[in-house]
Parts: sequence; structure tokens; C-alpha cells
Amino acid sequence: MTEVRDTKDSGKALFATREYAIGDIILQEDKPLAILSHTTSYSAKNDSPFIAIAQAYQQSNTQLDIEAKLLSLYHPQADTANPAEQELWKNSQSAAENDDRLHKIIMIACCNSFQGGYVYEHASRINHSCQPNAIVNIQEDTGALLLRALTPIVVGEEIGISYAGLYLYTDTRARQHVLRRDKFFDCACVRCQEAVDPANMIPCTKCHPRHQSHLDEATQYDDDDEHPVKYMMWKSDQFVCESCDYVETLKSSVATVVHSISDKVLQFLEQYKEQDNSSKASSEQKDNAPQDEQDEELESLLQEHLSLASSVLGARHWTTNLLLLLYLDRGLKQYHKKLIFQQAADDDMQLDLAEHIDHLQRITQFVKRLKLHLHPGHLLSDVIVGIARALVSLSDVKSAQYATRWLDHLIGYEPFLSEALVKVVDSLKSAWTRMEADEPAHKKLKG
Ligand SMILES: C[S@@+](CC[C@H](N)C(=O)[O-])C[C@H]1O[C@@H](n2cnc3c(N)ncnc32)[C@H](O)[C@@H]1O
Repeated sequence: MTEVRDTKDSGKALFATREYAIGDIILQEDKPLAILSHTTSYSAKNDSPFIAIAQAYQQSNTQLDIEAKLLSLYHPQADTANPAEQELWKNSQSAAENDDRLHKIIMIACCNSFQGGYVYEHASRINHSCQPNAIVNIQEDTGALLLRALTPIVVGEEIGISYAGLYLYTDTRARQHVLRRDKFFDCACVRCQEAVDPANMIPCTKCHPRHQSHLDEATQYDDDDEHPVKYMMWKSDQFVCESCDYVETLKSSVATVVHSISDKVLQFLEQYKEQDNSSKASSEQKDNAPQDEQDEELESLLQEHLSLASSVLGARHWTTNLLLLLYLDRGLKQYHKKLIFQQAADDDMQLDLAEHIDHLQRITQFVKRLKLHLHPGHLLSDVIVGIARALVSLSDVKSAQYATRWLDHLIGYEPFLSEALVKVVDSLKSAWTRMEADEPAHKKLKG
């Protein structure tokens, strides 16, 4: 049960009028009010995403009562003081061809649609939060929407979902940039106002001096138990060392280097998302040799960026960890592809798997440090299942038991997994007990 109310600085929002436990359904909408394409891809016929929205709307023959509901949703006003909204207002005007109502509809689509262009009567009132307490799941074919609690929610609490996708795990500067660019607002959430930013940590420039006191690529940080790296964390607009209290200010060359690498990685993530999508779309075509080439190029770019981020910004920075996650995801997909052809993992594959597990451990630590109150499965469920599948494929009891330990990281996240994934998790979990029962008695004695 929910109600829509005004907030102090982010318009209207959805509030809980009863308590919710993790996994509870908060809201259900069987169909969207409208499907308003919100595409960012350009083509010769559709030279702007705004024209695409206008065309989708004009072809939809929306009934008057639905149109009235749509027009009541949030859209920027002509006198908005927000520069991102001013841009949106100006750039979308010509696609509306002097039709004020259509102009509003275009802006409503830009500010309210979910993936697939779906706009909802109630769910489109949910604000974004960089520390979300709920998550939306949309059925691709029907547009049916389910809103579920990600954390316990108390009466009167605002419901917040993340509009940021993977960028939820970046630092405040990057998240705000992406939300302004893609969603046209300056985020006013609690996390964005926190002085401390654990996603933005770098090795201390005083404890680990570098050439000319700049960060540089020649310095590697192993960060093991014997030689623990001392880190500086972003706190009130400066980096502060947790060990020696040394400070690098916003104006320092260090901050400039960190920002420039962060911007590079953000740009790369965009390119990665686009190319990965187009590679998925063309993977069913018969002759995909050019796609394979593009894929290899993308992989080498990924490695380049990962090596830059990890050597300069270190193991705890968000850039290193998100790139590592993409790298791990690709590595696991390749592992499983190889396995289809080889039936059993060879020595090289076992080494790869050990490396993948090490990467997953590092990213898990990163997610914990962010203290988002979110289950680690929110970011890591796919790769955890991928690691468990790879371990079970080794067909020995110990590996299967280890796989079960990784799957235990998903306990409590079951309501958010797809039915198919729950089945995979269950069968992987039972693998080691099955294997143990099947194992010959002499092997057990030896083991
Ligand atoms: C889908 S609507 C959400 C409901 C909207 N607040 C309303 O009044 O109907 C998205 C718009 O809400 C505002 N908004 C959402 N999350 C926000 C946040 N975290 N900080 C500031 N504004 C936010 C922005 O104006 C954004 O364009």
C-alpha cells in the first residue's frame, strides 16, 4: 500500500503506507499507460530520439482519458532553472512541430519511461535513489510491472528505485554526471549528500610516493596481507588518507588525474554497453566474422582500461572494480563456451577459473565497502552462478562443495532471481551431496 506525496526537493514521490519485508510486492501494474519509445540510437529515418517518441505517440491513438493521465506526469516547465531540463526543453521542441501537447508528451517520455519505453500511472511516480530500497521488474512482452522491497521498508518511508543501472556502483561524481546526462536531473538523494565516498578510494600518495607526487602507471599496488596498501578516501571534496591523514585537495594534480581516468572509463562503459548490445543482436546471424573482430577489439580495449585503472587508481577504486566485473563476466562466458566443445576443463581452464574466483572475491569486497544496504546478489548474482557452474563442471566433490559456498552468498536474494535461475541454483547446490553419495568409498578415505 502506497500513496503519492510531495517531497522537499524532488517533486512528487511514492511513499509506503505499511511496512514491507525484503522481497514483498509493493505495487503491481498489469499494463503500462503507454509505450513511448525512448531510444538514444540514431538512424537515417529517425534522426532524433525525440522524433521517435513523437512518432510512437502519434501512431498509438491514445484515448483521451489515458492522455489526460499521461499529461499529469512529471515534465519540466518552460521556466525551469535546471540546465539539463532547459536543454531537454529546447532540443525536444522542434520534434513537436509547434504542438505544445506533443512537446509535453516527449518530455514526459524522457523523464518517466522505463526500459522499453513503458510509462506507468503509479510506478512513474517513483523517484530515483542511489541507495534504493525497491526494485522494479518488467515483463518484456506485456509490460506488466512488479515493484518489490529490496530492503525492509517502514511506514512513511519514500520508495526509491535506481535509474542508474551499473552506474549505481560508481562514485557520486560519476553517478550525478550520468543522471544529469541521461535522466535530466540533479540527484538529491541521501547517498549523494554524504561527505564520504567509499567508491572513490586511491592508494595514498604520501604512504606510497610516486614520481613527482603524481599518480602514475609505473607503480603497481598488490595490496596483499604482507604489504597492505594504505588508501585515501574521498571526503568533503578532498582525498584523505585513512592511515596518515595526508590530504590531496580537489585542485591537486592527483584529483585531476583521478577525474580524467574516471571520465575515460565512463566513456568506455558507454561504448562497451552499445557494442555489447549490438553483438548480442547479431549473434544469431550466420556470418558474424566482422562482429567477432569488433568483439576482440572491445576485449582488448577493456583490458587496456582495466590495466590503466588498476595500476593508477588501485584495487579499491570503482573504475577498477566495474571493469573487473565486465572482464569476469566475459571470462566466464568464454569458459562455458569452451566447456561445451571440450566436455571437461583442461589445466589452462582451471587456471582461468582460479583467476575468475579471485576477481569475484575482490569485487565482493568492493561491494561490501560501499555499505549500500543492498544484497550483493543485486550486482553479482549472474557471476556468482557462473562461478558455481564452472566449479561444479570440474566434477569433484570439493569443487562442488566450494560452489555451494559461493551460492550461499545468494541466500535471501531468491525473490529477485528469475524462476530459471532459481532452478539452476537449486540443481548446482545439490550437486555436491549427489557427487559425495556417488563417490567410491576408497576415494573418500583417501580424500
Ligand atoms: C519518474 S519521475 C518521478 C516522479 C516525479 N518526482 C514526479 O513529481 O512525478 C522522474 C523525475 O523525478 C525527479 N527525480 C527523481 N528522482 C530524483 C532524485 N533522486 N533527485 C532529484 N529529483 C529526482 C526528476 O525531476 C525526474 O525527472
